[in-house]
Amino acid sequence: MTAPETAEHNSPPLLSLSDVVAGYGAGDILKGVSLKVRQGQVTCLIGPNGAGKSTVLKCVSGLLRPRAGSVSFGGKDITSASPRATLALGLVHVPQDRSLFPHMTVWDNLLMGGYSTRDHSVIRPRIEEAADLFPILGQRRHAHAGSLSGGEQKQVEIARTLLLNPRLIMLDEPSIGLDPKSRRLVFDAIGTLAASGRTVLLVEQNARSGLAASQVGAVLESGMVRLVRAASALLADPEVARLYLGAHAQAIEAK
Ligand SMILES: Nc1ncnc2c1ncn2[C@@H]1O[C@H](COP(=O)(O)OP(=O)(O)OP(=O)(O)O)[C@@H](O)[C@H]1O
Repeated sequence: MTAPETAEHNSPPLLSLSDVVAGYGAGDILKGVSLKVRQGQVTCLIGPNGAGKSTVLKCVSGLLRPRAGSVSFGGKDITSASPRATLALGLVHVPQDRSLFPHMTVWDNLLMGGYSTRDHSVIRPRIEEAADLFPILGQRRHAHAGSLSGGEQKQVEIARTLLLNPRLIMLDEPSIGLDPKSRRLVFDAIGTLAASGRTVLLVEQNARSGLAASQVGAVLESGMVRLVRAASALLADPEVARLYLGAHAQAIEAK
């Protein structure tokens, strides 16, 4: 497993990182990350704690500027683009921390998702699409977001991205800190996005569940993407299981 292996796909990548180097202080966290995310697929980035998975997402959304290398999205160079510019291109980043307004209702939180959209005529069909795909929006419409379980809140956060009609949804560890029931809600929501043809870049510590919800898996280690393969192939690979999906991880996920 020394050289990166590449999953074979015909479609051109929607997102492409080439030799991205990035960090926060003196040292580099990403030491030449290359990764392609294809249209209509869920790609899951796994790797040990502190490998830099969240840092990859920050480099894509413009929260952190790469020191070297390039990022392109839909054929456009976004290496130095601001978060506002990447958002305008349809790139939505759902951070690890909860981002709903807890004292607002679920429905008002949903509407906030369309706040930056200038053309108001497109909002209604997007609300209808989100409510069709995520029944929780209707069922808990009047509830304060803060009264929902962690998994339900993540579902609303994920559903809310649809108000921006995103071309790429990046989810940073959406299942972190959640109980098994809530985790299932989160992976159901990712399944819903996948079934509706959305393109997702998912970062997950629950590697088995993340890969099971994805078509493509990528392993980030020591600042580089070491392996890219069909997610099912990664799940079936005994060496990958030993290194990245070990008994410890399995025990945590089974809880
Ligand atoms: N804002 C920051 N300032 C300084 N160092 C940071 C900052 N954010 C992250 N780091 C460091 O960069 C490294 C990579 O962090 P990152 O969050 O990208 O890893 P990760 O693979 O997502 O880890 P985890 O799975 O634990 O969330 C870590 O050592 C972390 O402490």
